[in-house]
Amino acid sequence: MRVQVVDHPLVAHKVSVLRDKNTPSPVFRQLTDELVTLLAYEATRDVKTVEIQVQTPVATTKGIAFAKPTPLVVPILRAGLGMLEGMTRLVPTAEVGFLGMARNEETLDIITYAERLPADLTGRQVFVLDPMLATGGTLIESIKFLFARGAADVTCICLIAAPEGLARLEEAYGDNDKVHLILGALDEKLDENSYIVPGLGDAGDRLYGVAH
Ligand SMILES: O=P(O)(O)OC[C@H]1O[C@H](OP(=O)(O)OP(=O)(O)O)[C@H](O)[C@@H]1O
Ligand SMILES: O=c1cc[nH]c(=O)[nH]1
Ligand SMILES: [Mg+2]
Repeated sequence: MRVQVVDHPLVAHKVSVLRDKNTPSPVFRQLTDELVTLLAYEATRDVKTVEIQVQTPVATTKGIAFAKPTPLVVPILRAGLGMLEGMTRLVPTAEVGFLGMARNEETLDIITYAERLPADLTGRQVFVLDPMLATGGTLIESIKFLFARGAADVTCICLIAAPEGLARLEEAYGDNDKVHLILGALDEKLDENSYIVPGLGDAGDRLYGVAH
């Protein structure tokens, strides 16, 4: 498993503003969108491409296009939805599948309440979007799901991760070179409610308000 914490002042600045409890939802959504585009730059470094010929007004030259089958982007509902547009803006030919997962805040069990994905993901590069990697339960469940459908590789983009969740992913996928994690920040720890410290609170609530 390849893990990259993107070390860049533009990322660190946007994460700082997201963390601020006084940042209102509209600004939070805007910053989430901007952050994804910065992290996607690293996440798509190994996206499969093919060489094409491009006719400029002056000459013919070599260019690239995304290879087929086209990448699949999978936001994990609800909070991952806030990252979708930023990602598809950069990879406009990507297809989008959806996984709805929620953490039971008492047991920390993961409930998969929605799934809308192609039945066969053989050979597909998949990009999973979820702002928070806390205990790692949600991400492990998603990756398992995608490999069971035949995904070629899975790259997860998260804004903030906890060391405890990262350790669980290392345990599950440390030897797997088809799993990549791109993180905006690696925080200190989880608190007694398995929230990331210092974190930013509940990403879904901050994006969309309390709806459950
Ligand atoms: O690493 P874990 O311990 O599994 O926690 C992380 C998950 O928790 C949050 O979702 P949540 O369950 O709050 O659902 P929501 O997006 O609907 O708010 C977050 O967006 C992740 O999906
Ligand atoms: O800190 C956390 C942990 C889980 N889910 C969140 O949205 N935030
Ligand atoms: Mg939530």
